[in-house]
Amino acid sequence: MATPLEKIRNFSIIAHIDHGKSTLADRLIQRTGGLTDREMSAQVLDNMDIEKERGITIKAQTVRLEWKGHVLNLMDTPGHVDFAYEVSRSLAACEGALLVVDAAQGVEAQTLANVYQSIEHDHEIVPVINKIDLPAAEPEKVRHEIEDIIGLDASGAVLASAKSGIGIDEILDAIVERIPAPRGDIDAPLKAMLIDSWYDPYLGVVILIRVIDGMIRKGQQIKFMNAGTQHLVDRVGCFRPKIEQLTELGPGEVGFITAQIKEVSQTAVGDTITDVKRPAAEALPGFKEVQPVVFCGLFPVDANDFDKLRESISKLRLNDASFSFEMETSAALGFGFRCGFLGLLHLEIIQERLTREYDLDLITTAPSVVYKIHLTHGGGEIELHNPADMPDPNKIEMIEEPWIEATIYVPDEYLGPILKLCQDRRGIQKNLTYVGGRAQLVYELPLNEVVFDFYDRLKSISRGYASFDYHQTGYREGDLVKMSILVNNEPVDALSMIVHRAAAEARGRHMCERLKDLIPRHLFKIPIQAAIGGKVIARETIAALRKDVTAKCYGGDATRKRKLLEKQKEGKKRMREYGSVQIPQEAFIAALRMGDEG
Ligand SMILES: Nc1nc2c(ncn2[C@@H]2O[C@H](COP(=O)(O)OP(=O)(O)OP(=O)(O)O)[C@@H](O)[C@H]2O)c(=O)[nH]1
Repeated sequence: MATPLEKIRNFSIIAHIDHGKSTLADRLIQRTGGLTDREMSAQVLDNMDIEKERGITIKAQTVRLEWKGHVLNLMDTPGHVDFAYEVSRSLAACEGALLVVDAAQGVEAQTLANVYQSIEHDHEIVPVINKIDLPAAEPEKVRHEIEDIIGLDASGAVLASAKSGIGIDEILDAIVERIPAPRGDIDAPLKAMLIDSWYDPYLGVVILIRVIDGMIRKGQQIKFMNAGTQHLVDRVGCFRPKIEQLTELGPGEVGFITAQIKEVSQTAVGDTITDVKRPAAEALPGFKEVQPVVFCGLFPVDANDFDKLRESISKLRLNDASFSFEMETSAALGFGFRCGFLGLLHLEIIQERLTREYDLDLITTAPSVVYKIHLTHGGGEIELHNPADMPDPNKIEMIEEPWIEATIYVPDEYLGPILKLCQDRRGIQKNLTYVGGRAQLVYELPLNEVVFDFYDRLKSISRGYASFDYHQTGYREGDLVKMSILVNNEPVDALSMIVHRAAAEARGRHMCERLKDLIPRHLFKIPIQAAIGGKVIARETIAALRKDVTAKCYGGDATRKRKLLEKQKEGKKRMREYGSVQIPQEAFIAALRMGDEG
């Protein structure tokens, strides 16, 4: 039996990272009887190891709670800018949201971005001021911040401590009383939104849906309107958070289906599911295909691990359709894969999972964004994902690069260095406003200046206080060049990168200096150069290790000494000719990290 509309409440929790979203979610589950104390001991919603360790939520999950005769569907949303589209779909499946703000930290940029999204979805927002147990908590100040900065009435904000269990019943009551019931037509053709999907080894691909109109049942023939594919529903159910099978889901309900689907790539978030025999007239609005924005090469340190890497990447991809990969070969690194990610955090997560879960030693090449290259003589436009594939400069008419609009939120005292950072990264200031001792900065920045280490720099400059959120705004022409790094006169393609001409020299110098420290001395002299085309823009030399062969000659026989030295010189020459430089693996990663620049 489907739940009557007026008994359903669908809500999400919006919060800045670390403000307590997962803790609160667990507490709500515990209070409504979903789990025993023992089961509670592990945080339930963040179910991947890495999520737990980093304390961030990656995949959206949903839990059905029962409270005073109502069914409350809690949608957990990812907490990082890289996963903004998933957040937007989860929000589209709700009528309201809990806005969790840390009573000691106050409102942060991420909170703002998500709140505005939530407001755009016409959500009823219930502010929750969390962590009131902390000695540094200032609930009244935070209440004013919510009103001043976000413009929400916070007089009814619930004061809570997810950790100590304060305010939990009030939050549940507020959800029932203040968040509206969903609307929908049970007699209309089926229309359901695909919110999320993941691969389960026993069930196959599990699809999380929100039914808008009509009913979905086991045995029903369904169609994905954007993908154009058809499937047979073989299970319908919900999570409490343990899996529970149901016979059907009706309008306003949130739950899962399985339909013997093998790969998540067939189930795009935001797609509309309808009935094959009686289809809906049109798909739901807002569907967007997510595209990777950051690319890099992943190579096994040990060439024998290539097959293992291929297998592991394929397995990860089963569960994450937003990441892409194709084979790549590099003169320096051998066989590997060119991979695409939603952002740097996404890249780090995949890299870490490969290292940890699959026990692989990897080399990551310089992350790159996607450039649009316009070729001369009507050669058309190509998309460049890999600096190694850059066409000859005289075949290039112009290059366009992606730009973003970033919102940075920072306490006053760190504003100066942050303005400088943005300026150094070719940023264009759009807005600067002050609210209660904090600055809200809006900057336009080229994405390629952000992907390296912008976020890390921002955090270190502001001692962790700055927060950052961005979205892509489009492509603009840029004076960009490919900078190659030559070690012992051989280009190391894994280290080549596309940079703005004005920044090339500084970056090249920095890279050479770093490599000089990172590459151990050899028996011969090693030049390290940064070059644009044939022009060297920076150079360092690693001095040769001089094995003192004459030390063995005790006597003062000068001729013998000279002979030996000459022999040694010859040996060196041969080495320079045949031998190649051993670059330690750490050097690749360390050289790419621009961290302690400037
Ligand atoms: N003192 C105190 N600490 C809390 C409270 N709620 C959460 N915390 C702690 O704050 C930290 C972050 O909490 P999480 O629930 O993981 O934060 P989150 O918002 O889910 O973080 P993301 O998953 O990254 O979005 C954890 O160390 C929690 O134990 C609270 O009410 N009081």
